[in-house]
Amino acid sequence: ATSHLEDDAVNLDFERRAALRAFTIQRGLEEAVQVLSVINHFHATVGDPSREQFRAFTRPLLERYPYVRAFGLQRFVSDEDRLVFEALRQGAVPDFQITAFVDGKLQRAPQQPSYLVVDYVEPVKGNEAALGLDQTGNPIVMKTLDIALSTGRPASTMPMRLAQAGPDERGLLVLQPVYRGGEQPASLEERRAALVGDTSAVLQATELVQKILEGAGLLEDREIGVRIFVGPQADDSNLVYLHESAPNAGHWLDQLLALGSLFQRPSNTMTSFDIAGQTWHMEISIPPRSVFADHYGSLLILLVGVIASLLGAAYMRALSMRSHRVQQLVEDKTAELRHTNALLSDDIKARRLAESALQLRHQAIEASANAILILSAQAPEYAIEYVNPAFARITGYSPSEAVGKSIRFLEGRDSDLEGFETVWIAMREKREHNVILRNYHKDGSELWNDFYIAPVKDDAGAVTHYVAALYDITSMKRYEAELEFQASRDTLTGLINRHMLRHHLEQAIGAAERQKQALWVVFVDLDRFKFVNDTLGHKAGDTLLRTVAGRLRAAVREADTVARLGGDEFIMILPEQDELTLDTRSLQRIMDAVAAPITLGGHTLFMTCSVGVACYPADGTDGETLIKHADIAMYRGKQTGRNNFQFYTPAMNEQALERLRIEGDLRSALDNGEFLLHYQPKVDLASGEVVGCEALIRWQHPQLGMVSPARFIGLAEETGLILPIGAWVLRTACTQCRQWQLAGHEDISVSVNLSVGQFLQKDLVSSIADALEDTGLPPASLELELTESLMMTDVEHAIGILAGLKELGVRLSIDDFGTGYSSLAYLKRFPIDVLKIDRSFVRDITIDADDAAITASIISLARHLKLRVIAEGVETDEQLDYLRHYGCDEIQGYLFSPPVPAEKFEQILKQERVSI
Ligand SMILES: Nc1nc2c(ncn2[C@@H]2O[C@@H]3COP(=O)(O)O[C@H]4[C@@H](O)[C@H](n5cnc6c(=O)[nH]c(N)nc65)O[C@@H]4COP(=O)(O)O[C@H]3[C@H]2O)c(=O)[nH]1
Repeated sequence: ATSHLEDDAVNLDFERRAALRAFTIQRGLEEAVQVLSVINHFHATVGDPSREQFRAFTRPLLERYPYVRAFGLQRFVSDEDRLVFEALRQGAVPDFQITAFVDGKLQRAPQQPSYLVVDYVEPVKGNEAALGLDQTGNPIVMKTLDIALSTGRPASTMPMRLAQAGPDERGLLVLQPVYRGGEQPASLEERRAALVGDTSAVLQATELVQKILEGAGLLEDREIGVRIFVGPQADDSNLVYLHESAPNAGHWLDQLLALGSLFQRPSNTMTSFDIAGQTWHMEISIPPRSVFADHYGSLLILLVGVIASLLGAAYMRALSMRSHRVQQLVEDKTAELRHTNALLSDDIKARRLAESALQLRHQAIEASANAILILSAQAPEYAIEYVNPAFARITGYSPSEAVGKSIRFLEGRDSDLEGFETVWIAMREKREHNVILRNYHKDGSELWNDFYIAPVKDDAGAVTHYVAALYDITSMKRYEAELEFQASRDTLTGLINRHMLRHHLEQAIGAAERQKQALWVVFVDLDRFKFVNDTLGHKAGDTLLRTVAGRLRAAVREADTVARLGGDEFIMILPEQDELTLDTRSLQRIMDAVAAPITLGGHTLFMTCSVGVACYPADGTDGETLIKHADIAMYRGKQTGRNNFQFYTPAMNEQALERLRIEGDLRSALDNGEFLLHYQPKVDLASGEVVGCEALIRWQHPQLGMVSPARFIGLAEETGLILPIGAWVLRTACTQCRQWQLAGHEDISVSVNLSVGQFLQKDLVSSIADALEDTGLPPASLELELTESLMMTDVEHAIGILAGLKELGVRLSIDDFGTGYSSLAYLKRFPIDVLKIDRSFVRDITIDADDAAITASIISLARHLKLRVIAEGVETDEQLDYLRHYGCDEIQGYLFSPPVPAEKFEQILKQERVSI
């Protein structure tokens, strides 16, 4: 603001000085023009004054206005008047002639219609050259005159070279027309008509301005420069005045800083004005001034301001730096605090996590289903410090009862002390350990547990505690024991099984060996058990086995072992005891126990058993051998009529071996064609004729000779070989019988035994049908003998099969009738044709009233059921008589003929009648 004020003041000063000069010059020029007007007016008033008058009038004016070089009077002179005119004027001016200024030289004006001639000029001195000068050749003058004529006012020429001046001088001519009669006409035409000449003022422009300024005392101010141009433009060709300003020295500071130029202010001004129709341009200038010259105040303020600002800035900076430092400090502290806070919060979090983890672990321990104990490593006897709730639940002891005590308080009378000792050793050696212990519940019951113990160390690695986990495995142990029991027991009878028998036997043999005592292995096999099983069903069979098992167990001493091998086979181990030597009475006791009547499903059974005995060490020193030999002895017993006991002898072994060999040979006997059939005749008692025969198999063994079916049929059934053998028998018998029929014995029939295996085979009916068809034997000529027990196994099934066979047209008979448990109700339902009284009844009919009664009953029953009845095994005439007496239809037996080869039988057939 100060600078602006200063600028304004400087500008104002400059403008004032410029305006003063412009005004002064303008006024001076106007005065000059006015003077011309005065002269022009004088001319009009006087009416063409004389040269003297003109001189007298202009002299004081020239003195007063020294910048006017000359006043003149120019008049038009026609060419006609030229000479007169020149002559007249030569009166006053001897050499006067009308001249022209051409190329800077005066010369006599060439002839032309009229001339504008400078008639008077004052002062003459110095302007002589102008006298007589014709201006019509000067277009500037003529043009200016025309302007003056047009405007009716004085008009100025542009600066031009004057005839009376040097070549470098330039002057202005101000013209004012002079009219005839003196008065200025109103219109231009009138003015042109009345124009006779003009008055003029010759102005030396440079001088004029110089003098005007000098007069006003304005040239003393050398600082101001003035340039004046006359003409339409302010260019150098029109320059009429030049006043240079004195150059400024420049402030030292400007020079130093070279800043002055930057602070230059406006230094010139151009003013234009009209003087006598000519434009004057006046340029007032002032040289560039130091900014410092005019701006001390503002510079001072600036300086002070800058210093103050710098100081202020420095202060602010100091403040700001301080505040920045403080802020930095605060930020550092805050960050530090934050970090500390974060650490703290991490710490707190970690602590909380640790606490909650600890809490969780504590809760987990508390909630654990297994007992967990913490024992002190320092306290005597490793006293308990903590037990979880599961401990109380599992052991029955509350925490208060347990804490402070040694874990030994869980031990009982027969705890596994060795196991406990291992725990103690592990704790002494500061290591973990796992053992299964048998402890005791508070209520005295067994507490089996899987016990884990591990040392707990402090930060320094020293063992301070032990943590123990006690898993209750009592129920598992019980289950194991049960499983063990079950695994070792026969599920049906509860006796130990075959697997455990071996174990017991090994132990018994070991004990016997140690004590040098004897040992019996007794093999018990029930007689006809299969029959009971087949006829009364498996349930009844099971009950029978359980009953027998209980009786066997009861029949021997506590120390003896009774095991079931499977089926109806039992093994008993009877070790010799100090006070009691082994004797056969114990065997009899066993047999008697089995023989006691058994009531089963309404039936009273009289079971017997076959017993075989092998002695340790005589018959074997290992369990397997002893059992095998006892089995052989038992088998021998069975062969010798059942219901007896047999001690093993090496000879039995031979027989058993033979049996094994038979079994091997049996497999190839059929292929080798070693079988053959014998036929035993059946005689009709009424007619005394042979009506048929029973086909009985024989085995012609290459080494053993003729082997009885009693020795291999059972074996064939066991091995399944009975099926191909049976099929062979059937076909051979049918073929043979058909041959006899074709040979003339049309009525002869043949009966064939059917084994259980054959009876149960699915295609039995079709295979028999095929055999009949293939051999051509009429079905009615074939009789199938089935055992009673075979049919009673599954009655409904049997009835179905029998019906199928019956449809073929074959005859059916029940063999061995009376030995089993046939129910009369079933008998009625069976589609049978013949009952065959078993040999055992026939044998004793003459000596055993019971057998005789049974036989008589069977005959009566058959009659009642409209069945034929045949008695087998008839050996004596008494037997024959008895049978005949009671009405038996047919007989078969040695009395008439044993089974004989086919050829022999054919011979018998040829006999007309039999002698019975
Ligand atoms: N003591 C005595 N015995 C007499 C008398 N008359 C006949 N025998 C014998 O009594 C048995 C009658 O046959 P079984 O009771 O069906 O008993 C037969 C039968 O069950 C079976 N058997 C024989 N051949 C076959 C067969 O081809 N198939 C089947 N499945 N079993 C057969 O073998 C058993 C024994 O047959 P074998 O040794 O031939 O014995 C025959 C026969 O030789 C006599 O007056 N007194």
